[in-house]
Amino acid sequence: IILQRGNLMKEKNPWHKPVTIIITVIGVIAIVALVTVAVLQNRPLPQKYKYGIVLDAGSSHTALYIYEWPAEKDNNTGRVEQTHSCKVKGPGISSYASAPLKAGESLRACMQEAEQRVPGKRYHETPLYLGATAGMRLLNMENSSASEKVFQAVEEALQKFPFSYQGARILSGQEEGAFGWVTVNYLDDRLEQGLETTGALDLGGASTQISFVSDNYDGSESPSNSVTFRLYGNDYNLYTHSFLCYGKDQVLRMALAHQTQTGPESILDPCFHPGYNATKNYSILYDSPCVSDRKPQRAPVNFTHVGNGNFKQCQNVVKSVFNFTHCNYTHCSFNGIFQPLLQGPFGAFSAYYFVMNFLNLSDTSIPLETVKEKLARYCATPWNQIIQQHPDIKLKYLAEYCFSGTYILTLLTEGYNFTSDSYPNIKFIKKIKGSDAGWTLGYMLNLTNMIPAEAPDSPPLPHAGYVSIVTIMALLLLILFVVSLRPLWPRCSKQPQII
Ligand SMILES: Nc1ccn([C@@H]2O[C@H](COP(=O)(O)OP(=O)(O)O)[C@@H](O)[C@H]2O)c(=O)n1
Ligand SMILES: [Ca+2]
Repeated sequence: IILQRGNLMKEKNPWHKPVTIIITVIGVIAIVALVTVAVLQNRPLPQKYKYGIVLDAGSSHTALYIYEWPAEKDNNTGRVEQTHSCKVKGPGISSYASAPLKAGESLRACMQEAEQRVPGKRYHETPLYLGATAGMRLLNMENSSASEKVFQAVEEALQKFPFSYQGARILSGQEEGAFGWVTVNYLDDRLEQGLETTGALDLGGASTQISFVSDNYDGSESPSNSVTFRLYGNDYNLYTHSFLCYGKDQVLRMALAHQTQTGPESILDPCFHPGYNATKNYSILYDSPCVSDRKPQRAPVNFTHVGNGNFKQCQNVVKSVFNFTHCNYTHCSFNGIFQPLLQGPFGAFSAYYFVMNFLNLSDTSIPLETVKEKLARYCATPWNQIIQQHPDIKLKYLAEYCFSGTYILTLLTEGYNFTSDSYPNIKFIKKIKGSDAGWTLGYMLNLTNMIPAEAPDSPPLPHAGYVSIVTIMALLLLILFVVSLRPLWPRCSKQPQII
């Protein structure tokens, strides 16, 4: 017998009922609309940027940095990034003491570059700062009216540009050290996340800075070395010290002065390569407050500077510029300056990086003893061979790397007390995530109040999380909706059954 269920097959399909169709269409539209709104509403708007400009007037040269950050986040955690840098041609502004107007003129080319890099409609709200460091500190000590004239000339030149000029001033050594530390830790995202911080080692031409947080330093011992910050809801008690005259160019003068103290017309210098031979002027050598008191009584006009390339002897010469005889604190670095026990990782930038990178010694996983051996071999290399190997480097700079490398290792180990064990904690760095390590970014962040003292309130979910959850919920609703219409589903039509 063949039974047919033709009557059922002929029943009208409930999905074709107008009400069901309308409900389904509305449901689908509602869900699509929900997801679209969630995605669009929370999508970051097309970025508008704000800008800030900082001029770093160092002892050896001036550099201009342009920073950029999303406009709607300037008092928040939005990343501030360096978008451009420009190296001013010529020496540092302190070298223009006898022709101050030229100090202003020298900045023009980089300022014109800045005009091209910053969109015109942002000019008037773009702060422009100039900070001078140890070169101007020394000039100010030596001849304060000359330093004022240099600042006047620089101000006049900068005010001619359409930016929002915020002033030119000399940073204190403490500020220079502390802002370098802020820069390094800001760029590493350590402040916002409250992570262990990185110490900062900055080596300039005329001063050097060391800044770090140490558990056994609360600022009570030697309060002048203490800087406290409250950043993103965390308190930091920073140890910082700036050694004026201990930048590599001034130490070279001090080392030469030490060797020429008895006034010989020729000195044999272990920090210069064998075969190096140059005639230098005594008065230029002593033309700095770092060495002026050491000038020999009856110095000849010139002296002959001859190299013999001996690392061990060079270390002894360099050590002679440090004073280790007195310490009125629990621990000292040198010259009777307090320093708590070293702690944590360190980033070493500016001349630390330039010198160690040139010498191929910036990898601190190489044991300290090996680094010293390599440097000793480099120092002992004859001068003419060095020149041949580096035909494109100015001789003045090329001649000084043996000295500078020796100074860096001596400063780190004898001066700051890094050991073979703690040496690998140092990283020689130039940039972090595209921004130069140095005091300028920290200085601008501070002056524009861009690092909040308290952690900002943030939505409980990040954007991606929010969109995902809304999408998943919408899909679940869709499934629920379809399942809820189950009674209306067409029943499966079956093949005729044979009984
Ligand atoms: N490419 C470069 C740039 C700078 N430097 C050195 O880095 C140091 C920068 O010092 P600076 O001009 O910032 O001086 P300070 O005012 O910080 O003491 C100078 O000794 C320069 O000669 C270098 O060795 N290689
Ligand atoms: Ca510097």
